[in-house]
Amino acid sequence: MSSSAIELRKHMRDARRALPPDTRLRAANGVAEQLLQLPFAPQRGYVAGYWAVDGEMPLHAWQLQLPAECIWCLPVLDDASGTLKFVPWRVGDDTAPNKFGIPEPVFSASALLGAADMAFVAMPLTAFDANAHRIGMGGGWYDRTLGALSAQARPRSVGVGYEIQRVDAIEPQPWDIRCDAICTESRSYFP
Ligand SMILES: Nc1nc2c(c(=O)[nH]1)N(C=O)[C@@H](CNc1ccc(C(=O)N[C@@H](CCC(=O)O)C(=O)O)cc1)CN2
Ligand SMILES: Nc1ncnc2c1ncn2[C@@H]1O[C@H](COP(=O)(O)OP(=O)(O)OP(=O)(O)O)[C@@H](O)[C@H]1O
Repeated sequence: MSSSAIELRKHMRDARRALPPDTRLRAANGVAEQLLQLPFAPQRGYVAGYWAVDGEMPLHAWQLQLPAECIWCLPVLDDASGTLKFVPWRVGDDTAPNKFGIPEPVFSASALLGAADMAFVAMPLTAFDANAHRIGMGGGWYDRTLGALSAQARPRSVGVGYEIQRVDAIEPQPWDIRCDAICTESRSYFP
């Protein structure tokens, strides 16, 4: 990854962390509306969110407004494969921090789901562009996870962030999986 991408990540992480709480809460409501209005908004099945940390866009407003037939899941790191697995999680269920300090559901092996089981995956981002290119934290977790599936087996994947995280252009990398959309507090972007 080029030094400019590293700088961009750092800059955007600082910027989103600096947002005041009221802005963050209003944005969470706005992004929920955008996600619910997507032409391919999930109606049923497993929906993968994330536990917002480090100033990431919170998903609680969306989670609460999803159709009752949707089952909320959170990502868990599978170090053996270098990919994400997913586990259903309800408010009040136990969590434990992963190696990055991000809360994950406490699960038994039988609860583990793969990306192909998901109907929809919401991915945090550090920066994006209007053509729906996204960069994340730099671990490549979402790219490896979705890249392991054929295009037909892949769930809908949507990047989620704040308008302030938009840049003019992101140079797509060969391994990048194009998002089906990027949603912010005020609009949605499509490839
Ligand atoms: N909320 C959330 N959950 C997520 C992700 C994410 O970006 N956000 N991920 C998206 O891929 C996966 C975890 N991937 C990650 C990749 C890199 C870093 C990272 O560089 N963190 C540090 C270093 C922390 C440490 O090593 O102790 C950092 O903040 O600089 C964190 C998570 C799965 N779950
Ligand atoms: N499909 C893949 N196969 C093998 N390696 C991959 C794949 N996707 C990503 N990687 C590796 O992961 C590294 C990080 O990728 P990248 O910088 O695109 O991450 P990111 O999109 O910012 O992070 P994330 O997906 O975790 O949010 C790359 O340098 C690459 O080596």
